[in-house]
Amino acid sequence: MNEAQLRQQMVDLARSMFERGYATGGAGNLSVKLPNGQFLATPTGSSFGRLVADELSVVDNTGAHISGKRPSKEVAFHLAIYEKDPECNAIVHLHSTYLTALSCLEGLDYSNAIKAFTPYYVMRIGELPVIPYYRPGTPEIAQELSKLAGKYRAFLLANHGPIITGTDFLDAVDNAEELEETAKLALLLADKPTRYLTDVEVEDLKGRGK
Ligand SMILES: O=C(O)[C@@H](O)C(=O)COP(=O)(O)O
Ligand SMILES: [Zn+2]
Repeated sequence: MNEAQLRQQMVDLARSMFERGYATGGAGNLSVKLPNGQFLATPTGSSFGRLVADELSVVDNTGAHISGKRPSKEVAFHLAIYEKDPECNAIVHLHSTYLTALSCLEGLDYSNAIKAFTPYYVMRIGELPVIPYYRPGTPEIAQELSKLAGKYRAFLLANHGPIITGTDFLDAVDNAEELEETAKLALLLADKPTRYLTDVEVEDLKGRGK
């Protein structure tokens, strides 16, 4: 896709997520890698429901603001992921209800917040590491992500929300929707006896695509 098509895709998919309740107010941010190696991102404070293609922010790999409105205050963590994960070409950050609720629980397993109980979670996401709470926009978030990027497809910011990657923007959005649904199921199952997938079943699913 060329830049104009990526701009329109970001506007269209952001609006779709907003209208279906994955994003509210000015929460969340998106980015996608452009053909010229720069990055398209949502402007800081922007609503997913009201993005304007020509106003989207462009930054280079150092975070320098190239064009458009001032970029998300968290563009640094997007760039930290792109730097370490060559397969990542798009990133979705949300404050979606169930993943944000999960991020606020005491006693989370920070190595993996959701133990696999459905095949699609394994095929699309695999594991969900948790990053300790830091104030949104602080450099520590990017520093922590830099250690994990390339090894995981998604991350959970404690008391904040998820960050989901994709090989393209459609993949990142599909992964985000699958992960939010998995978090909803995990919370529904929280106090019930649950049959988790065995290690053998999980290994059998890995590398089989979606
Ligand atoms: O929680 C926050 O404020 C940020 O993590 C966020 O989601 C929105 O920040 P901007 O992208 O700068 O609007
Ligand atoms: Zn946020």
